[in-house]
Amino acid sequence: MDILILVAIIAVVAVVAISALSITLRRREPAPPPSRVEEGEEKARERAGEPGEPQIGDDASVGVDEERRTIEDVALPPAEEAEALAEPEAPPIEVPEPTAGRLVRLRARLARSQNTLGRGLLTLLSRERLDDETWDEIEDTLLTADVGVGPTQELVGRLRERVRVLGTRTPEELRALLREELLALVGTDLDRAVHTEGGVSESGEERPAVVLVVGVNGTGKTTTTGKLARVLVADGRSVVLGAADTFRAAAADQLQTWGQRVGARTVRGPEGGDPASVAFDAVREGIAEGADVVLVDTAGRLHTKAGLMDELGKVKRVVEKQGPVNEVLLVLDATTGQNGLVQARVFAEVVDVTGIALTKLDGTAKGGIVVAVQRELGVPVKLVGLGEGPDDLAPFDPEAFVDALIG
Ligand SMILES: Nc1nc2c(ncn2[C@@H]2O[C@H](COP(=O)(O)OP(=O)(O)OP(=O)(O)O)[C@@H](O)[C@H]2O)c(=O)[nH]1
Repeated sequence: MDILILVAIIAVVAVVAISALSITLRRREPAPPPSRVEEGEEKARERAGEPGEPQIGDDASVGVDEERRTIEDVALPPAEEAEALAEPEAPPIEVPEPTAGRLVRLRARLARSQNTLGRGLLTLLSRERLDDETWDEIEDTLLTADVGVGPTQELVGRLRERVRVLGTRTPEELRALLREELLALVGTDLDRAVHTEGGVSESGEERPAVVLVVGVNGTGKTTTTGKLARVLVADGRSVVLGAADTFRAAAADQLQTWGQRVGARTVRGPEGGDPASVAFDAVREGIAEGADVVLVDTAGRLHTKAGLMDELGKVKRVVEKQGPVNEVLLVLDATTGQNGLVQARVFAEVVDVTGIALTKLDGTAKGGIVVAVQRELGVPVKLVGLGEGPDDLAPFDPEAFVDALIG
């Protein structure tokens, strides 16, 4: 019996010891991760405003017991304001280079491409004996540079005569002689100003000057219109551009980009639309804005002369309903040589060309085209393009041009 009581006591003590040990061990074990349900309960408590652990994205400046705003509570800006905010920033307006002395600045570029003409002539003239063969070579050099047959014969005739009369001929004398004769051929007394002075209408309203830019596509017409806008803006004039070349949508985009760069508005119409109506709208816009000059870029498809005549004639007539056209600038590509002269003739028959813008003179040794085209049309070269840069358009200056020719 005593033994039984002893065994029972030992058993009770063992049970108590084991359960005490297991409680101690359980206390040391880490707490199991909360179940999804428990997590949800925690967030619900937070949303209900109960204090909890700080969360990512919480605003430290907002007290935990302050009322939280939901997306519905946040007032959105009005639609126009939101649109304005979303609009990309307008590109900064550029300040074009001043036009004064541009041809002098670009002289090196012109001289580089015209070397063959000037150097060739001077080398030939400096020969020991100026015989018929040498004079023929001088003639060939001038013809190769696109001076044209008539002006070449004139120049050679005069040079021959003066060299004969002069007798002695030092390199300086020959250079001066050639310069004088080339200058006479290019012409120093022609009106080379691009007419951009507006006027006053019969009703006493100020009206802008209107310049039509015409020429075959690819000659640099749009580029020249854009560059001319920069020249005018550089001189403190306000400009409206008319993208009447509706034949090619990219031409209007191109013109608009030129305009945006100097803060000039571009009036454009639908692709394939009526060029005359765009030109009319551009002039109307120019009058309304009180602009100084409206430059109208036209299309120059040469499918048929009659078609071109219809289109350009209509553009001019329609524009003239609001006032005179002050200048019709024909853009010619100097690198196309005689082909350019044929184009020039066609355009001159269609509209009264009043000035020529000769482009790409930087890329050709055929500067003689200046002489040929003036002779052909009886119209002065007023502007020359000397590169693809935005300010590579210069007012034509005969002296700087001839100096560049003979180096
Ligand atoms: N090197 C050089 N390139 C020029 C000059 N003028 C224009 N160009 C380039 O000639 C190309 C044709 O110019 P555009 O102005 O597009 O010719 P476009 O006559 O208006 O032709 P469309 O837009 O098709 O009507 C462009 O790559 C111009 O950068 C210049 O004086 N020198």
